[in-house]
Amino acid sequence: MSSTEPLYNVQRVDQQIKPRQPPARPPQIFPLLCLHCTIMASPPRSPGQPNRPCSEDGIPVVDLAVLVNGDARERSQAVRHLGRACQDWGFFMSAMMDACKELFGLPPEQKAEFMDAGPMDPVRVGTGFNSAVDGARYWRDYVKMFAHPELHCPAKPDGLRGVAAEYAARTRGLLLELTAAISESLGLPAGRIAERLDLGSCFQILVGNHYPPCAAGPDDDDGAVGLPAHSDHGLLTLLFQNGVDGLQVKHDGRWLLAKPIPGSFFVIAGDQLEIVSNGRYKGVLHRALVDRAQARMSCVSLLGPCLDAVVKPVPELAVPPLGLEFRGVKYRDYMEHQQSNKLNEKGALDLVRVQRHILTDTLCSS
Ligand SMILES: O=C(O)CCC(=O)C(=O)O
Ligand SMILES: [Fe+2]
Repeated sequence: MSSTEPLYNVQRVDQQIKPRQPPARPPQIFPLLCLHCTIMASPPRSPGQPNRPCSEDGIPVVDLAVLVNGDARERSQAVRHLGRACQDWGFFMSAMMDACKELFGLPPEQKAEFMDAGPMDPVRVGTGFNSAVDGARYWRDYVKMFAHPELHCPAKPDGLRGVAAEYAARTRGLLLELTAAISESLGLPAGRIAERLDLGSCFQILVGNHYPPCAAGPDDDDGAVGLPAHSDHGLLTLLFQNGVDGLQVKHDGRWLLAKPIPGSFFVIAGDQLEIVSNGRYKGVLHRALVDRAQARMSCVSLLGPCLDAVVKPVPELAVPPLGLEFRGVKYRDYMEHQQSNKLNEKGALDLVRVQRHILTDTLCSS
């Protein structure tokens, strides 16, 4: 199979369905928290103290609180700092995407050992979401690599391991900084979420996604979808795209386009953030559409709790009359459940919601 003919199990969808019609209205740009790469949460500052653009070691610092709550002048200053901060990340982002692209173009025999892997195997190459349960329904090739505590990676292409190691380390640092900032934004000490989820032994996974062009898309009846609506199983996800539209986010009941911005990451809140924040922050429902003419690619770096951590809401956030919104669940069990079943929006999270009382012995431990 050549690089222009990647492996995917839905090749025939475009021959079965009508050509795609132009969308009825122009897509909306979704103002999701979109962070240029080297965003760092600054240490807490006292009122009146100016926003500091650099930490002592020279790493550019952007105060999330200013981005979210600052006045127009403060926000535009923070955005300028973000722009400066992102410069050398661009290199690692495109190197990561290029390495994934090369992997998708390898002959099947060089990927065969990873193609029968199960959801909890450390390296997995496949099509759709989980072709064992979803059939040939989704127009997507993917590679998933467990990246922390240990990096697992196919031996080919040659450069992949080095790029993935660097990329994983950098994005992990950023994700941990974001977690500290989010903890503070909840009124908690910066380290509270990390402590609760044992992030000293955090889990991290890298995913490369490739969506070949498809003649018929979601605007058609039965059109192809890259990845259906879901929230991510982890705590936080960083995602960047190759410039082809396709990522959509559900907001106020409507699907909004998360327009790719060169050199930028989208930050997507995952299910474990919803649990640990006791529902204050919601796991974001998102999906990937395909393009009729161009191949779309995305690279994902997902941070999760320690696999053996039992994730429960931080008690300080479970105040009456609300109380606890979620039962405790071991992250490993949650992830395995979500990855082994058909993607069903936020169905996995619903299983651990206290109100629903749909609890399984295997999934929940209080
Ligand atoms: O390709 C995209 O934009 C979305 C990918 C995604 O949601 C995922 O890998 O979990
Ligand atoms: Fe996702």
